[in-house]
Amino acid sequence: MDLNSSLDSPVINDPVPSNKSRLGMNSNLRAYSQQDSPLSQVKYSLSNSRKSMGGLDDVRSNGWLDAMKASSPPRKKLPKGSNAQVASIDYDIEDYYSWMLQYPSALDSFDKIIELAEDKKIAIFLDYDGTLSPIVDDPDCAFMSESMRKTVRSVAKYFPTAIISGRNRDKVFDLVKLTELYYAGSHGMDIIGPVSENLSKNHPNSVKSTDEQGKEITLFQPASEFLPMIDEVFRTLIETTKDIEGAKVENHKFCVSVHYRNVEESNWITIGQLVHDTLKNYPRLRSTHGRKVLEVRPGIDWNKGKAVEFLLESLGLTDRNDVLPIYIGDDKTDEDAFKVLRENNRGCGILVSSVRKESSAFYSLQDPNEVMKFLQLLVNWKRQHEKNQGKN
Ligand SMILES: O=P(O)(O)OC[C@H]1O[C@H](O[C@H]2O[C@H](CO)[C@@H](O)[C@H](O)[C@H]2O)[C@H](O)[C@@H](O)[C@@H]1O
Repeated sequence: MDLNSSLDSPVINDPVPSNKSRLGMNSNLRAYSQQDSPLSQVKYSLSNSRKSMGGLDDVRSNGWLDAMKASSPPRKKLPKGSNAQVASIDYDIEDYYSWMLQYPSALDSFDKIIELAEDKKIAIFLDYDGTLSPIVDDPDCAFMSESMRKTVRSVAKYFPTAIISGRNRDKVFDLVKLTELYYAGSHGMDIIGPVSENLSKNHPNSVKSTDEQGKEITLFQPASEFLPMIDEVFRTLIETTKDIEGAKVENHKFCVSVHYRNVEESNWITIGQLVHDTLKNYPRLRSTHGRKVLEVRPGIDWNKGKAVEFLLESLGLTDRNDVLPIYIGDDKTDEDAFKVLRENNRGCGILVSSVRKESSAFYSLQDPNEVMKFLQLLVNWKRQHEKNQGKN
């Protein structure tokens, strides 16, 4: 959700005229220079930020605070035997089931999904946090289980598979540890995908390279010129939030995450205001909401939906009606990918949620456990399908 503009539109158009980036690539982004650096002007501290806020009214009146409160339901363990790992404290089962009429379970609807996939090539796109790993208090401890890893490995054996995460690409690779996948970090602003000749025509900033295994890959970083700016914002926010107990700032290379999951609720408004005030000095950046996290990112027209399109193109799977892309994600930022797949019924979006949420996805799954079950069904179906084809 874009906090600076419409709540539903996370994309803002960069008002800055066209230019060439530092890498000599075409870009709609003005090259960032240290002269632009507002760091010297940003001398925040918790106390002067409070003073300058005129009573923290910005964040309250522009809807940030409400959005921060709504960004992730409180968690509690469900009784033993329940399928869901986490749920809202106000878990209203009736309300949840009525919501599921609109977003049916992808497990219950598996046969329907497979019908759609008949004679089509499936491509799988997976978010990481809250989809492959459960949401936990410490982002450094968001590990995926061995059984999930094994499942994702089998998925990648049968279908082209990519992880698209808000995290830094290297961090998400360290957590997933599977070389058979493609990875997009920083909400799709840092992609490693397959090599494709057509890509360089449509995306001049894609670069051919080799990975650590010596495999040829395409590297695409549409916001590379923002690196110094993002690093500066990271350092600023580390400094300004240092006195807020529980606040955590992560550098995800092309974006910065400011976590408030472990911060007293009375201090959320201060966190929101500090991010808001920092952004005032960086008009070319924007912010989005995740689950108890505020994210600062380049204000370019690029998101997880565009990353899906880019990867489909690099896989040679674009503009074809014999392809079924499936995207599974739990967060607001995954909505961009759901929207892309919903357009002209191009594919199938599956929202991971155990509470009512408005979404552009078609189906739902409650939690990472159900995600794993769904992926296993898909693998088993494919194995069986191949066996049957071998017999004929
Ligand atoms: O796109 P994703 O892969 O879903 O990444 C989105 C954010 O995920 C992480 O934060 C979230 O998960 C944490 C661990 O469970 C949790 O503590 C936090 O409250 C969640 O917001 C990651 O740390 C963020 O930087 C990502 O942007």
